[in-house]
Amino acid sequence: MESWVSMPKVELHAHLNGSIRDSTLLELARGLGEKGAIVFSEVEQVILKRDRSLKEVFRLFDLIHILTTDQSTVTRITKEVVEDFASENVVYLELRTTPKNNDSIGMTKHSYMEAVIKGLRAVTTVDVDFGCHEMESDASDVCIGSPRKKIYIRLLLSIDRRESTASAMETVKLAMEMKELGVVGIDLSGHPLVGEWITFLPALQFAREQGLSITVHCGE
Ligand SMILES: CNc1ncnc2c1ncn2[C@@H]1O[C@H](COP(=O)(O)O)[C@@H](O)[C@H]1O
Repeated sequence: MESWVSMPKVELHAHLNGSIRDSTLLELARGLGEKGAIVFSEVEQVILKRDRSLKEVFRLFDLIHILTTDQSTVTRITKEVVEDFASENVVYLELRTTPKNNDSIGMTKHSYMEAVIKGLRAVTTVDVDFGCHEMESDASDVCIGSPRKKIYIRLLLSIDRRESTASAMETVKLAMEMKELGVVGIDLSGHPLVGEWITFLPALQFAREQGLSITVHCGE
């Protein structure tokens, strides 16, 4: 087991909101429970349950999004997720996440992604290279004579199968704007029984034309 942890690894399929520490989810749920927004004991059971069906997995994601979709929490979970992968010696991480609007707190897809980038910049346990040159410095590669650990991160923006054609297109345009910040592709994900492929075709075709890579979930 020890040798698996120390082995350098490449992680190509991590969903940001699917990679959060249980301890963080429970802390966030406890906070919302104290405000009376949720019943903590019910949510705790859902978070700690193992061996979930597909239906239960997507119910959990809806719950996680209630707990995490504000700017400061998105920044926090991004930082923690990167630090957790780095602690397992992941050296290259493709992190995918669905940019979200949340009118009630003034969150746009753009500000959601700004919060993600802020989380990448906030990582302290390892040097982060996300293709943003201002981050790179010769000095950061060496710390008191020994090389600092480094993790390379590239981002994929996900389109949820519940979205409309216009919303999917907005995500692709955002990915184009963020190419200099390590965004390399578009992911189509979400509940496999929801939506129609045709809804997303214009956005995926546009992404291809713009040189973005594409990955799609199907039939899991
Ligand atoms: C069975 N495997 C899967 N199949 C399809 N979509 C999945 C998935 N696992 C995760 N997601 C997608 O990722 C979102 C959570 O992360 P983000 O909010 O984007 O960071 C889920 O809501 C779902 O849309």
